Amino acid sequence: MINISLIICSYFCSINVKKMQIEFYKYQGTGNDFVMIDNRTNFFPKEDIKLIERLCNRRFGIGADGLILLENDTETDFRMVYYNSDGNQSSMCGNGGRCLVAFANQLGVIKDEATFIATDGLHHASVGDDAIISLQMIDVDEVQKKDAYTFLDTGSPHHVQIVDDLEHYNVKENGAAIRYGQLYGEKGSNVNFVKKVDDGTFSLRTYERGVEDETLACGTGATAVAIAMNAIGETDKTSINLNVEGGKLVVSFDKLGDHFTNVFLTGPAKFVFKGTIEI
Ligand SMILES: N[C@@H](CCC[C@H](N)C(=O)O)C(=O)O
Repeated sequence: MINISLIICSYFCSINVKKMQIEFYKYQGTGNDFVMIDNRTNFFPKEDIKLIERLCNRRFGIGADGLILLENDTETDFRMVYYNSDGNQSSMCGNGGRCLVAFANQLGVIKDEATFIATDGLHHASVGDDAIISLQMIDVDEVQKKDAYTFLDTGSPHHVQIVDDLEHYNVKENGAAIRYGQLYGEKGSNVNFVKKVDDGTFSLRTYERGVEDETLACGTGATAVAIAMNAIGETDKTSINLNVEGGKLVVSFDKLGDHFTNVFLTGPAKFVFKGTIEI
């Protein structure tokens, strides 16, 4: 009898031990939304893809396009570790980077200026008035110009294509066809559909790899569109306004031939709410 109660007790105790409270912060940058977790103590189970997917799930979890860990780094203010909402770690996220800078500012890790390391290298950023964050993106040294589209890597891979009737365009269906098509193989690409508004302004809608749907904004996508439009001669401006579904972004750069340096992505990054979730 004693043995049986011991077994039952240890069974339930072990279930209780597995439960864990995670404090999270929710941020959004032009509607591209992220779960932020302060992982400076390294407590987060990073290998648990299913957990990350569940935290990002809009019905069973907190809901977000991605999850970002803020971690310690020995040479910069912090390290950015980015996961898409499918739970997989991925390449650079521009809006996520801007939101992470706002999060670091809220935590007191930085004060209005930041240097941090991400998967694509070193980034500098500054916090302005009204939650506007300006983030330096990687230099772009190669722009593949094809008849129907442009491809470039702005920290993440981006297909950029001008389309008619962007407002009614089926981004999910056409984006998925390109993302999973022969062009980009298993790795895939994010896909941006673009409309020129005027010489200094473009509208875009993005299908995001790893979210596998249209998102309200994509920072590396907006950066790719601005550079691509300049590279193919749609504009000669080097500071370009981008209308995305969730708001407005500005991308500026210096240009030498097809080399783009001092690339900055600027726009709002806002705290939405914080909470605790039991996993
Ligand atoms: N939303 C991001 C892009 C995130 C990465 C992308 N989904 C990928 O896996 O390539 C952004 O703001 O740049």
